[in-house]
Amino acid sequence: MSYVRVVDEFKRYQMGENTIVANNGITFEIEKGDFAVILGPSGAGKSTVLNILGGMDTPDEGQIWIDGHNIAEDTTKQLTKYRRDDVGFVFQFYNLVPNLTAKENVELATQISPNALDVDEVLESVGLSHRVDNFPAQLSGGEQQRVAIARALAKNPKLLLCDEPTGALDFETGKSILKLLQNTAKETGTTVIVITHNSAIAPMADRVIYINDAKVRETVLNPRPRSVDEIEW
Ligand SMILES: Nc1ncnc2c1ncn2[C@@H]1O[C@H](COP(=O)(O)OP(=O)(O)OP(=O)(O)O)[C@@H](O)[C@H]1O
Repeated sequence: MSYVRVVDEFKRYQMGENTIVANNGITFEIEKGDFAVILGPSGAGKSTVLNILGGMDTPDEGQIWIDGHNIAEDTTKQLTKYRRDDVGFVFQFYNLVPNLTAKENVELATQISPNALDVDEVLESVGLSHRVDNFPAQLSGGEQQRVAIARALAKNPKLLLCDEPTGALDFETGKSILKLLQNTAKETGTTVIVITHNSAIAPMADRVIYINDAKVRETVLNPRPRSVDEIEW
């Protein structure tokens, strides 16, 4: 069985008398260590999928298998543990704690995690050993995103979930962040899932899941993903 397997997942939101079907029978699989991209236009249902994969939301129907366990059947308490122990999140706007240094931001995550990695080593792996004592406001956008990635990775998560991680960055900085995410999957075997509307990112992924209008339209496997250096947008 694949490491991540979403089977016939539905999510509906009630807005007054209207029902919005955000995910309409979503099915896909992702292998361990994949750098996977979920691609689709605004409103397609990508964030809903990511929130469900991350245990921040629950599906109305369907199965969400992560490493052999169906989290759709988890209790609230089990989901809290899953979010804390097994999932690293990276957001578009970094979401760092402003009055903590880079290192302290990462330490904060490791304090709640039973599988935590060495904080200095993780900061070094994202290229930030020289900036550990700086506060977020003293760092560039790309550096702040590296801290956010280090914070997520320091938990040694099963899944690294990234919501438009380059959305607030310029082209070159965005590419360096994607390269870091691609290398992370390749070198550490962490399963990395990025959601984006930027189709230029597709060729660098092992697997691309195209979502439109609440459904998976296509899944494409890249036997030879392109290096981030070769990508232009
Ligand atoms: N909490 C909510 N309550 C009501 N409707 C919601 C909620 N969350 C999402 N939706 C609706 O579900 C649909 C899918 O939204 P979702 O955020 O998953 O799309 P998306 O592909 O991530 O879009 P974007 O790229 O703009 O973030 C949209 O029509 C959205 O308005």
